[in-house]
Amino acid sequence: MSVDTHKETRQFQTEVSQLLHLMINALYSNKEIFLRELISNAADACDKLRFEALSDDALMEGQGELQIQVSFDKEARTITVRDNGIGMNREEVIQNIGTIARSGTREFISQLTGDQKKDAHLIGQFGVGFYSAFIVADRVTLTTRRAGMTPEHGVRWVSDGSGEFSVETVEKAERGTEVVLHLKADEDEFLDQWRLRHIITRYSDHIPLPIAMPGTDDKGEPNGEWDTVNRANALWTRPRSEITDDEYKAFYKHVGHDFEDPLAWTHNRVEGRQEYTSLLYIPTRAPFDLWDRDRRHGIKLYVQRVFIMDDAEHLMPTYLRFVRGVVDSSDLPLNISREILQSNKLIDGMRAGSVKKVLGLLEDMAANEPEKYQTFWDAFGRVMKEGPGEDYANREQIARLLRFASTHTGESAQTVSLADYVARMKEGQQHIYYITADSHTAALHSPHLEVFRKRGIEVLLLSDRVDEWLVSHLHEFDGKSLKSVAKGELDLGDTETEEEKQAQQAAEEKVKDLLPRIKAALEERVEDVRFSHRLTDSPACIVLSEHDMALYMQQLLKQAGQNLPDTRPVLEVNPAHRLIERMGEETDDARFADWASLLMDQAILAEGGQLEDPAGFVRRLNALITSG
Ligand SMILES: Nc1ncnc2c1ncn2[C@@H]1O[C@H](COP(=O)(O)OP(=O)(O)OP(=O)(O)O)[C@@H](O)[C@H]1O
Repeated sequence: MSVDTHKETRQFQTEVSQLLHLMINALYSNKEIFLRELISNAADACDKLRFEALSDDALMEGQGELQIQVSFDKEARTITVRDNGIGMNREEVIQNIGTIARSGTREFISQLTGDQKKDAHLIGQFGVGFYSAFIVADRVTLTTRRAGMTPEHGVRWVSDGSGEFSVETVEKAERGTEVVLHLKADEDEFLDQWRLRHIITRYSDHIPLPIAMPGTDDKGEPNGEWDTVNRANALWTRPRSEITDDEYKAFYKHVGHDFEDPLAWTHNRVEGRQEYTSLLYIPTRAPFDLWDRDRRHGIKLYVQRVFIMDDAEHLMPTYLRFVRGVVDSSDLPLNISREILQSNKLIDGMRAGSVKKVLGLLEDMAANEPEKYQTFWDAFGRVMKEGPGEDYANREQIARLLRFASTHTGESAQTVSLADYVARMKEGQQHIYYITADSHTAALHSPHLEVFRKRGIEVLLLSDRVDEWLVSHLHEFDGKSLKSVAKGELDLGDTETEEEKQAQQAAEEKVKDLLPRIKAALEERVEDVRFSHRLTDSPACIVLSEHDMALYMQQLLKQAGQNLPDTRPVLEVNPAHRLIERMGEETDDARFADWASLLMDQAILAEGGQLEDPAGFVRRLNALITSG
């Protein structure tokens, strides 16, 4: 078979060029991480080979010992990282190195500012990977051959990182990948045995494969052998007591493709009916693509220390998709496929166990390190809110972990737990009250809260998109039902005093003829018009029935093209309000109809809804203002 050896020069995808430029700038003060990133890729490549070789032994090409080698050449001013892992063919090189396929990349780049500090954080979230080589190198040569292909199918990729790369087909005797960094003029510090060793032990000690450097004799001369520099055993197989925090953190950066330290971790060996080890991490920050449904999940599955797959989504439910780490099973067969994973009792058991561990870790953090928990909640709270809907079995435990904004603080920060709320409930109060709105301000200023303010009853302010979904699945906590203040009849339990009841009755008596008139004027726009017990300052508000979706959500779904049945709300009016009293005095039917329309429209606006006839609203408003 003839081999296409031609050399071609290609442009980097625009995003790669931009990212490279900004990354080199942002990470300059932390440049030694390039080695960690290249070793991390080499280790992944070896893992993949070991897995593929399970079903095709020939891929090992008779050379089974997987190893990563790091060497340098003072004269040529190069550093070389070599692995005998899976390697890449020509197409894969072009696909993987030179393009960034992850969706959301463009948006991500637009957030980068050019400010070193800020960008370093952001780029950390993105995962710097192979391109970090260009922090210290002005030319990178990658030569690779995919396991199982013949030597003439090697590929060489060369780039100076400025916008172009070349690819050609070359001869490569050994399978795997060799990356040669031609160092920039002022990076000679890395051409040093001890410096490189130090970086490897600092960042890559936990890599479960040997990372070797050329050995030296007593005089420091090369002795032709390779010395293993790292511990080279899988971190998660070691007893907890023997692992330092720094080791845990370093390992996280490898499995989590993250740049920052994790927030917390839990490491467990499970024995008994099922045997497995899990090491699970909570990141400190949300990755840039947390909301991308197709994004990679973070759990790597191993079977008896052999890597089986990345992105084992069956091991973690979607609402915990931010968790990173490894699960290593002793019971699963090595030849497990994705299909088997989908309906496997062992997998289900490991998943249930891992979820418990993560929830337990979060519960401990919430109890003992509330500030840290707040950091977690601010990053991942909105994802956790998917929990009660997705994970019925654990919904009570998840409910304890939820945090909300509330009228107790009035702030938008979500700091109030349901337990805090229950502890502050008024005497006679039977429900946990909440309001949903499309922004915190809209929730905080909703007319529905007026009576609650007056009575000093706390209301949870829910303004995340996911909140409507959350409350449709979470109906109670600690024996108290959750109740929207904007839906259904108002039930304030026994918190209304006799005096208040009498005052309300008196006000209603004064304008009692008004209800049928307003209802007639609004015709089919309303289900009913009734007097309100909720309002003190506003003249009217919209009340939906228990099962209706909030107006702003209805709007959102309609905009997204969904066909929703028209719901007719109830209009509640405040009998004690001056505007209502004035309406009672209005004798002109046309003007009364305008008043009624205005009342309805402003109630819809206050609810975050949109008017069907905004111009009509403005016209009527102006007419009434100018009529004195
Ligand atoms: N030594 C290697 N052997 C085989 N394939 C490699 C090697 N290095 C990189 N690759 C391929 O190139 C891809 C891109 O690598 P890169 O380091 O940029 O990103 P990544 O490892 O996928 O993720 P991250 O950016 O989070 O590190 C890898 O996913 C892998 O497919």
